[in-house]
Amino acid sequence: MPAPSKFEAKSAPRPASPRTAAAHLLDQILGERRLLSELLATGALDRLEAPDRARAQRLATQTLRSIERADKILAKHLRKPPPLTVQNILRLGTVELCMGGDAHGVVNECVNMTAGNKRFAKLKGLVNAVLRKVAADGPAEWTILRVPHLPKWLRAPLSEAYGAKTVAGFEAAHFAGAPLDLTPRGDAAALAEAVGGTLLPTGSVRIADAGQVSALPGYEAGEWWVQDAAAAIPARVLNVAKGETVLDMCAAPGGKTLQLAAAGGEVTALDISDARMARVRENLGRTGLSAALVTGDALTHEGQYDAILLDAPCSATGTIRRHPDLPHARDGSEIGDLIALQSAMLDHALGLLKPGGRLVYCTCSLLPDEGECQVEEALARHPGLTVDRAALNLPGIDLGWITEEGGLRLRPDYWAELGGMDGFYIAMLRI
Ligand SMILES: C[S@@+](CC[C@H](N)C(=O)[O-])C[C@H]1O[C@@H](n2cnc3c(N)ncnc32)[C@H](O)[C@@H]1O
Repeated sequence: MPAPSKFEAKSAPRPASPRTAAAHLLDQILGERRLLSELLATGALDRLEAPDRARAQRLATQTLRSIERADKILAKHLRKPPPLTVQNILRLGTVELCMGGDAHGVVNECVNMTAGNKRFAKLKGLVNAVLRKVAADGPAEWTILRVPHLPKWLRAPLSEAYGAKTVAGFEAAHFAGAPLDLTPRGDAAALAEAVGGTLLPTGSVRIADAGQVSALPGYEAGEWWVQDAAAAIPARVLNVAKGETVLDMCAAPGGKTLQLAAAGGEVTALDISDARMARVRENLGRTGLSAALVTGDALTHEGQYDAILLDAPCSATGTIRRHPDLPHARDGSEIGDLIALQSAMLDHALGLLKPGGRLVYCTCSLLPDEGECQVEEALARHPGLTVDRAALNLPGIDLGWITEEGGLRLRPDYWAELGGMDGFYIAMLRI
């Protein structure tokens, strides 16, 4: 047998089941503050078959959305919190039991998972006793518990910006999770019919219960790509004409690059991450669209463009419906640096526009510091810079969503009856 490469990851024990894998994900997210997307990108579930991978991910995300409820129910049956690994097995079991899981199967496997862990095997009796009690009275209690709150680091600034009632609406949207949205390459109504989805007012197609994405019609042919309806709006606002030179300044994984290329732009897609740029390449390959790919730093990139899309790195607090790990894996300490990076990128990007050029600045953040305030401050720093409100006058855009300085504030509680949307901030700037 060849010697293992020194670059291979330390061999992780093969997860025996989706539940074991889900519990392991929870340990890393809650114990090591890792993001689920990072764990998946580094192969955390690669040892499972596709349906088991999907199940493990679903179990972990549903537990993350409901930790507050699970802990409340568990607290009644525990004198003190057990070690994190055992606590996560209990949380996973509690959420499954309270959401209609088969009591016998769930309790048995959680007990076996504990027994199989050398350090904590002695706690298998506790897990058995606690989960049996949860199976008996948890489901009734579950339904009367409040919608889980965001952690303080995020709840406090959001409440200050939007008020407590609106933040409760965000939390309800986060708890409900997100459907799958597709951006069509061609005719949106035809795509909605082909995939059995709903055509949204802004032109995206929504599927309530999608199953395996790559099995949907038109995937192989690249007739659509997965992109939240809110995330599809910035490129529509930029409204690129055929042949215009466009810089997609923070491009990976490339949803907006595909839109700009599909509109006929001469697109340069720039991103600092080689690994993430590989995703842009894959997406272009599947859809047969083209863009020049540049791996590099937006702050030192040179060139002159008719139009720029700056989808700046941010707290991603608008995407919690789809990434319920984020509030648990982050604590807000990185936001100051992100704000400084966003304004430096915006200043540099404005210098790359041809005279009369236009730039869309956007972030998938709910924090005004990463949206409205960035534009207000850019206007103060750059005499002659203007905000183009008329660019926001697009199908499906409610004019009530336009902010004082002329940007568009999208929120997870909007379109509640349709299944919500990601939080985003979008503004079109002209020099
Ligand atoms: C919000 S994501 C972009 C999402 C992308 N526009 C899309 O629609 O798929 C931000 C991206 O900025 C990239 N990034 C971070 N710092 C950068 C820098 N200094 N220069 C260029 N890209 C950077 C990250 O690698 C990340 O891919």
